[in-house]
Amino acid sequence: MHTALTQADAAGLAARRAVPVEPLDKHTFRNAMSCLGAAVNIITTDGPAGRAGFTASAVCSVTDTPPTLLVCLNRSASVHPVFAGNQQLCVNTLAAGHEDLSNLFGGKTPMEARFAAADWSRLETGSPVLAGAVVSFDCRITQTVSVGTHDILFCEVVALLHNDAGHGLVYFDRRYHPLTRQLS
Ligand SMILES: NC(=O)c1ccc[n+]([C@@H]2O[C@H](COP(=O)([O-])OP(=O)(O)OC[C@H]3O[C@@H](n4cnc5c(N)ncnc54)[C@H](O)[C@@H]3O)[C@@H](O)[C@H]2O)c1
Ligand SMILES: Cc1cc2c(cc1C)N(C[C@H](O)[C@H](O)[C@H](O)COP(=O)(O)O)c1[nH]c(=O)[nH]c(=O)c1N2
Repeated sequence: MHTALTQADAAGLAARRAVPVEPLDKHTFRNAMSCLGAAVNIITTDGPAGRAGFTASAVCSVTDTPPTLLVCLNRSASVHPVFAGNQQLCVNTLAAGHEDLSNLFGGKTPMEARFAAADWSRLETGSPVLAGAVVSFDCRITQTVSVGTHDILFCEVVALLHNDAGHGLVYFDRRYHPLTRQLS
């Protein structure tokens, strides 16, 4: 049912919109962002610039034509020059049970130790594909846009690997939460 706004309601809304919004400090922003549950992914690359991987929750679908997703990567991360050099990557969406691996790729651990903790294969680009990931998107980076501290990597998907058996994993309220898949 639609309710018509009275003139007084409309005036009240306009008045509320007119209240100036204080600039948010990053602590307040991060606290608010901690309420947005998100899938956790290990983003990997391999190529002329070397092999690297990091944990990312800032990943989302952009368009299905051409199939494109985006990944936000902090330019101050040690892995940044490797991704910029290779221009290809694999988004490995983590399953329940991958919590320790996520922390390993999200910390200051040397790259060899990160990759030694799991099994990997390859698809088209040669970027490492994580065994047991819920899904892996093998991609070429088609565009990079810098916003603030991060680069937004637009990635066109060239190959996929599904794992229909794995349960999911989300990061919410600064903790990992398993997601149960209904298995038939
Ligand atoms: N987008 C990101 O770069 C991002 C996302 C999640 C976590 N992290 C990093 O992981 C560590 C632990 O994070 P946490 O979630 O436990 O606590 P936190 O308080 O650092 O972050 C809370 C939320 O804020 C957002 N966020 C954090 N750092 C950000 C950044 N530099 N730029 C944009 N958004 C950011 C994310 O959504 C995160 O879940 C921190 O070092 C954090 O910087 C980075
Ligand atoms: C759950 C979770 C989620 C994210 C991260 C961490 C964790 C634990 N990190 C941080 C990122 O993984 C970390 O900075 C990298 O490992 C790079 O670190 P090095 O500079 O290589 O040690 C991260 N960084 C980033 O640039 N974009 C992102 O979306 C995320 N998301």
